[in-house]
Amino acid sequence: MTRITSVSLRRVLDSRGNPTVEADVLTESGGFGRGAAPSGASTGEYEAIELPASESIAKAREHAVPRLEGVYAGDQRAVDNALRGADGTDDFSAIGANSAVAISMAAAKAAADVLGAPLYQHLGGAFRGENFPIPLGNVVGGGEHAKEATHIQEFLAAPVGAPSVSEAVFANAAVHAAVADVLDERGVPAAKGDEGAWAPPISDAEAFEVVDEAVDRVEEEVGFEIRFGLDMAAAELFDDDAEAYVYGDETKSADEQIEYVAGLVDEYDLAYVEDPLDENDYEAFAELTDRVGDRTLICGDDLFVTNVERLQDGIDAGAANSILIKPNQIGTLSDAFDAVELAARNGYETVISHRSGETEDTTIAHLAVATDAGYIKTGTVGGERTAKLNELVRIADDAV
Ligand SMILES: C=C(OP(=O)(O)O)C(=O)O
Ligand SMILES: [Mg+2]
Repeated sequence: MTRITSVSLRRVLDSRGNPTVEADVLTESGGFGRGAAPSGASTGEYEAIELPASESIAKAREHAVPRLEGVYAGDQRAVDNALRGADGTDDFSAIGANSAVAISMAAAKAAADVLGAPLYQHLGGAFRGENFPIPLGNVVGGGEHAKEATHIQEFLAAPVGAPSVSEAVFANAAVHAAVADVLDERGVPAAKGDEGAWAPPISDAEAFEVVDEAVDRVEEEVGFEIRFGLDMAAAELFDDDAEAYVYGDETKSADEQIEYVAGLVDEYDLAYVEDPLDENDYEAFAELTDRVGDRTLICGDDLFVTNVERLQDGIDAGAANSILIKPNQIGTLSDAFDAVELAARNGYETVISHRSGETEDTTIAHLAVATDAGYIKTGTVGGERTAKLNELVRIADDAV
């Protein structure tokens, strides 16, 4: 029933206005699925390779599509093995991880369509759909997502005490609005960055004050605990030649960076710190995790790139206590699932994530529910971000 009869690929716009790959998968009984690849800006050195959309589409049409016809969409591993076989490299550099992930997600949706089940249930089983991830909402940002703003890439609201996913989603939107008020009161103008977060021209120190104040105001209003966290995207701050983290005119050694982050965790009671250190420094990650991992999540994004081998190295070293899962970093849903399972077996929390360049695709909302992830990072406002947040609200309302 779920045998694939056709795979079509096209170029569509992503949220930055760049071309990305969209895939449609059809099955012999009329099942239909559509998936679109997101795209990063602060990409990790060890991510699977994204090719220019046109090139990726041409290569996938030539090498992958013929292999996929006849494969059962309901057998996700068979689909993803066919993609790996068609590519023949470790990093999808032959057909592009963008076509691979778009097809992998489209096939899953086509299978769910045939089965008449929501995607999260097809991927996660009959008992999923009761637990929901806490959404991490980007409210202030800079780094590679907005020039002339903060050095730290993302300040993330974390509504850890929300009684429901819907209340959590609305709390993050309220923090985003409260940040605008606080900035306005301080006379700071702010545009938005790639993910819809405010991108004010202020120091990191002032951004901490602004977010702290905005979170306090909303916490008082909603009556449940809201904390906040960071994506420091420190690999982007790290200068290999200087062997130091560069914050404008200031630099910090690895030891100073560890000290700085540990201090921030305590001062602001941070719930979450992603990529606080360079992607090649497992040792420093381990040291920081040892110091503050009992009271906050230290998450590896560029460090692990959703890759089981890199995650295993991290587990062996005691580096981080959580992993960011971005399916396009590794190329297929099966690979992303493997990373989630390895993390879960070793007590690492999982955080399913969007990219800074996104589309209306909602797969990651389903993936988070299907894998029982503790957190999802998918922005706060903006259509490509609310697409995922609203899908979570619909899943909770049994309306998908
Ligand atoms: C979402 C992120 O940004 P990008 O997609 O640019 O890697 C991130 O670094 O976590
Ligand atoms: Mg990151």
